[in-house]
Amino acid sequence: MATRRPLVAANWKMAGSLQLAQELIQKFSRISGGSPDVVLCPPSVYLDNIQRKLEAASQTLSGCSLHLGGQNLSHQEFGAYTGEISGGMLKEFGCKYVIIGHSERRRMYGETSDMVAEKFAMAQKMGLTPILCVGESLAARQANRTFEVLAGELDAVLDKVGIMAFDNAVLAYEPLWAIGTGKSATPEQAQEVHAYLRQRLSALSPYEGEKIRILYGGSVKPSNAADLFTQPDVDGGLVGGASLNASEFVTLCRIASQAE
Ligand SMILES: O=C[C@H](O)COP(=O)(O)O
Repeated sequence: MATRRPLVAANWKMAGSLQLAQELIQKFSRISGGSPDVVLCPPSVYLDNIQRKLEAASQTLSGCSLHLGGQNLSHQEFGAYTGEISGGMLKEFGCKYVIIGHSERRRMYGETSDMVAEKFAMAQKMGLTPILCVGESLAARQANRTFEVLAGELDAVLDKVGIMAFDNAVLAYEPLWAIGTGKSATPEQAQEVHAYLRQRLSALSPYEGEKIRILYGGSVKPSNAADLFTQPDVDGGLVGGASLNASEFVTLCRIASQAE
């Protein structure tokens, strides 16, 4: 995995609980022998409470690199946008990362690639590290359009912010057909796409291409994580369902750490 430090992000989506946060913190407190970078992305209403829990446990968590992330942010800085949450607010409540362009946002909430690019720029302006999600549908894969779709989603952001902005970003490959289906991409399929994404960035800047962490997301679980995380261009995971089980998620983090 070159010299990139693995990262495992938990996307709770509209699930999870404060009880789950407490269980996770307790389990991470017992970890010894190194951990990957871990990012918890709970629903935003939980951020304040979880930030306090993390602060209270900071001494016992000293062996872990545990961070908070948002699941989404507004492309605007502030103002009359009912229901939206700004990057500044996420930052104020302890977030270091924010997920951008998740397929559920693109598909169910009409987020276009242009809007995703604006959100990416806004996240960085607010001091957050974007975790930019890209992924193809099953129809696109079956029509041999996987790379075309991924290039379109990636280039929309590159065109707005430029390659140097990827110095402070994480990329996540999430094939839509693998999300929440229990059917993960094979390690070979994931590696093929990750290598493609890295090459596309490397063509603009070899340094940024080599440096950026590319996560795989889509039905990651303890039984398939080792095979996925040991692929040369897979630098960890963006985990949905399995992040809602504290034991499974901590196991995934341990596997990522061993894959380094
Ligand atoms: O953000 C996470 C992904 O959508 C993957 O979700 P999943 O692990 O439940 O398939």
